[in-house]
Amino acid sequence: MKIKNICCIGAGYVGGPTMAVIAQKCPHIQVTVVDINEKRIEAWNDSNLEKLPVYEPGLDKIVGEARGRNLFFSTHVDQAIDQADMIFISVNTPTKTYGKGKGMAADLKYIELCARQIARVATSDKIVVEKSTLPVRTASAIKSILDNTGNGSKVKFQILSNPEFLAEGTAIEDLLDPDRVLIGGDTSTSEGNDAIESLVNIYANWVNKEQILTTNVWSSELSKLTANAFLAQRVSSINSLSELCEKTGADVNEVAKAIGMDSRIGSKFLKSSVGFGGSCFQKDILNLVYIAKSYGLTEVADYWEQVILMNDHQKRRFAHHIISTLFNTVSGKKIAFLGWAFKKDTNDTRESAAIYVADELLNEQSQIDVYDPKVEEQQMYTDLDYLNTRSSKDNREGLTVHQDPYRACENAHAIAVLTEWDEFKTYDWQKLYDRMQKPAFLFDGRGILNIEELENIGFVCYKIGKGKDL
Ligand SMILES: NC(=O)C1=CN([C@@H]2O[C@H](COP(=O)(O)OP(=O)(O)OC[C@H]3O[C@@H](n4cnc5c(N)ncnc54)[C@H](O)[C@@H]3O)[C@@H](O)[C@H]2O)C=CC1
Ligand SMILES: O=C(O)[C@H]1O[C@H](OP(=O)(O)OP(=O)(O)OC[C@H]2O[C@@H](n3ccc(=O)[nH]c3=O)[C@H](O)[C@@H]2O)[C@H](O)[C@@H](O)[C@@H]1O
Repeated sequence: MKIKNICCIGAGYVGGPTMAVIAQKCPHIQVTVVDINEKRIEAWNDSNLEKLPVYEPGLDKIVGEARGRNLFFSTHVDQAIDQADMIFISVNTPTKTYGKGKGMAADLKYIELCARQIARVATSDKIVVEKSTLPVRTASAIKSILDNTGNGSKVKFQILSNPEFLAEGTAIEDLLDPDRVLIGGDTSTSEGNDAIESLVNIYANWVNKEQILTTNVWSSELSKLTANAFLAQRVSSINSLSELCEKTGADVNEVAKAIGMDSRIGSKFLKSSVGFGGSCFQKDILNLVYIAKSYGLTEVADYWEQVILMNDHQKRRFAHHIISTLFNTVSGKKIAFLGWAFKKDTNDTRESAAIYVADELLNEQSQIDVYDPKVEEQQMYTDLDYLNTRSSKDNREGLTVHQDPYRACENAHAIAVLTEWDEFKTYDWQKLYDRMQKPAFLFDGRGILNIEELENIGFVCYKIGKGKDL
C-alpha cells in the first residue's frame, strides 16, 4: 500500500519532531499531527519558530520548511484519523499513579482512548503504528479494541510497532541519521507483511534499508524497553562507581575512559552524573520490572529495579554531600543551581535530577536560586509542586528563578551544576567567585568544569566521581 496521508496522534516531544522529519523527507505524503491540547497545537502553529513547544536544535528549520506544505498541526482529531491511511499513536504512557500497578506499570488509558477513537471514526482500512513506548503485548489489546468496537467489523486494521529511539537534545540528528529503525508487525500474514513494507518504504526515503530492521511485534515492543533499560543501567553502573572513586582517590572520568576503550564495552553513555532524568528511563524500567513481576520473574525484576534504586541514591547523595560540606546546615543559605533541565539542549525537565536535589535542600530550609537557559520559571514551580512535599507558596518562597546566571550566583554560599549546558564552561568564574559568600563552594554534578582552575581562583570544589589524592 502506498501511503499518501499520515496522521499522528500526540504532538509532544516525539510526535512533533518525528513527523516534522517524515514530512520534510517525504514531500509526497501529507502529515497531520493532532493533539487534544489546544495550546500545544497553537504553539506548533506559531509563526515565530522560537515559540515551538519543543526546543530541539534544528527543529525550527525543519518545521519552517514543511509546515503548511505537507505538515499540519491540528486539534481536529477525528478528521485527521478518517483521512489517514496510516495512524501513528504517539501519546504519553506515564507510570500509573493509581490502582493496580501504581508507581510501576505504564498507564495505558491514553493509548486505549486513541484505539477506541480510531475504531469509532475510521471508515477505511488503516495501518495503526505504535510509536509510544508500550509494554510488550500491548498490540494485542489494541487489536482487540480496534476489531471489536466502533466500525471495527467493517474496516481492517493492521498494527505495527515502531518504537522511537531519539534522545532529546539530539532528536533531529537521531531522526535524520538513526542507528536503526525498528518495525514490528504480523509477519505471519501477507497483509501484515504489506503493512510492514509500507512503513519501511516511508523510512527508506532517507534511511539505508540495511538499517531498517523488521521483527515480530513482540520483539519490537520489548526491544524498546530493553534498550532504555540497558542505557540507564550503564549510567547507574558508572554512577555507582563514582561513589567508590570518591572514596579511593580514583577519578571516574579516567576509569570511564579506560574501560570505554575496550571495544566490547564502548565509550558512550559512561558519563557519571548527579543521576539520570528524563521522561522515559525510570518509567520504562519500572514498567519492565512490573512486567517481569507479573510473570513471576522475581530475580529479573529485582535485577532491573536496582538501576532505579542506584539512581535515587545518586541524586540523594549529591544533595546530602552539599549539606554536609556546608557544615551540616544549609538553613537560610543560598545555593545557586546552574541548570534545571534533565540534560543539555532541551527545555524538558521531566524527572530531572535538579528537582529532587532542590526538594532535599528545601527540606533543609535552603534558599535556591536557579538559572537555566531554556526552562521557564513556571515549569520549575510546577515540577516542585508535583512532588507534593510542601505548599505551592513555600516552593515559591524557597526557589527564585533568574534570567541571568551572575545574578543567580550573587551572594550564594555554593553553586551546584545540575545540567551540563555548554555555556556554563564559558562563564567568568572569577567574577562569580568575587560575588559569592566565602568560603565559596562549588559542586559539579556533571563533571564539566575545570576544577584545577576553579581551585586556583579560590573555590572549594567537589566534582562527581573525583576522589582527592590520598
Ligand atoms: N520524550 C522522548 O524523548 C521519547 C518518548 N518516547 C515515548 O513516546 C511517547 C510520547 O512521549 P512524549 O512525546 O515525550 O510525550 P508528551 O507528553 O510530550 O506528548 C504526548 C501528547 O499526546 C497528547 N495526547 C494524549 N492523549 C491524547 C488523545 N487521546 N488524543 C490526542 N492527543 C493526545 C498529549 O496532549 C500530549 O501533547 C511515550 O510513550 C514515550 O515513552 C519514546 C522515545 C523518546
Ligand atoms: O525513550 C526515550 O525517551 C529515550 O530515552 C533516552 O533519551 P533521553 O532520555 O532523551 O536522553 P539521554 O541522552 O538518554 O539521557 C537520559 C539521562 O541520562 C543522563 N546521562 C546520559 C548519559 C550518560 O553517560 N550519563 C548520564 O548521566 C542524561 O544526563 C539524562 O539525564 C534514550 O537515550 C533514547 O534512545 C530514548 O529514545
